[in-house]
Amino acid sequence: MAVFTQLSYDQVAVFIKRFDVGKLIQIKNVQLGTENSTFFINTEQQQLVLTLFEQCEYDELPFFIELLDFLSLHKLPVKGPLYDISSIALKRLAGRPALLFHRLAGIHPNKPTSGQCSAIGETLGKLHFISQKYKVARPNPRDLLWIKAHHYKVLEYLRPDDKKLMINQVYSLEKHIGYENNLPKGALHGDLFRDNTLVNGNIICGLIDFYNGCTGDLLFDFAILINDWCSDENGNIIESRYSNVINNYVTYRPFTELEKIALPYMLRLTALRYWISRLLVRYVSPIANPKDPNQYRNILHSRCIQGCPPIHKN
Ligand SMILES: Nc1ncnc2c1ncn2[C@@H]1O[C@H](COP(=O)(O)OP(=O)(O)OP(=O)(O)O)[C@@H](O)[C@H]1O
Ligand SMILES: N[C@@H](CCO)C(=O)O
Repeated sequence: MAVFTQLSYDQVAVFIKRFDVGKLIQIKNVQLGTENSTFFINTEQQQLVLTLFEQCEYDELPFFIELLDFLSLHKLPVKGPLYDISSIALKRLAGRPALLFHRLAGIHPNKPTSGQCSAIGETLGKLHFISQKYKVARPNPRDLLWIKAHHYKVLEYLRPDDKKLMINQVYSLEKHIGYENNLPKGALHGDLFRDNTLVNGNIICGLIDFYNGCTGDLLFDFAILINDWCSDENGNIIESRYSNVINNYVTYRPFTELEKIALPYMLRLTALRYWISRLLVRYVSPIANPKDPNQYRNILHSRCIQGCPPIHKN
């Protein structure tokens, strides 16, 4: 379920009147997603997606809209929202901030093929090459500072061995990544999971859901992608997927020497970030649909035991 706020036909019909999209035909609640309310909207002329923001406040959204428009302008597979007849994109509907998008083609690559791994590596490499020029800043809201501040809230829900793993990793990451570093920076997607990607064969049709977007370490974004796209059911890295992603990524944005050293730690940091955020949703503030926290506990455990495979290209 990913509709937290229900909408009537009339509410949507009035809302889209200010957009040049034709008359409303049908509204369908979207089941996927965990944080926002999403609707597929068909009009006489177009297939659209309406997003009501359940967790972001109105003032936070201009950063995401500008980032989407910037990436779209630079020919990344990203589409900004529709603007109404007064050139306004960001609206309110049912008391929530709301945006309207074109519905993109494609499906989520649940079991990505080698071609799809190559394509997403290439796409993120290009995105990070461009995003280093992005001027507006939004500090990463889920960085090591956030981890340090929030891990205390979930420790009581963990088994003793998991508690030890979490505490040890926070200390280790403070030592190896730290709160300030010289890793390359730019704008990030911040949540580039397979379910935020639409593909058609080996073509990336769209990257969606930029609402964790921010500026910070590019390697943070890369590590999120590797952990989601390239892990098996036990959390271990699937080496063929990993090498396809990385080889194509570094073609467009080669790693610095510091990034090569930091990658195994960044894989742990981002695994810890999702372990904690999922535990918070499950036990502390259930404001979204929970996903399995243990999936990220397993990924973290595996990265601690196995590290990550070497980088052959660059
Ligand atoms: N522009 C789009 N074109 C096609 N499908 C879309 C589009 N935007 C959203 N969707 C579909 O709606 C689903 C939910 O959207 P979205 O990812 O924005 O929700 P969310 O609640 O923010 O998700 P998450 O759990 O990743 O935070 C997506 O997984 C996708 O299937
Ligand atoms: N991608 C997140 C949910 C949305 O932030 C997760 O898998 O926990």
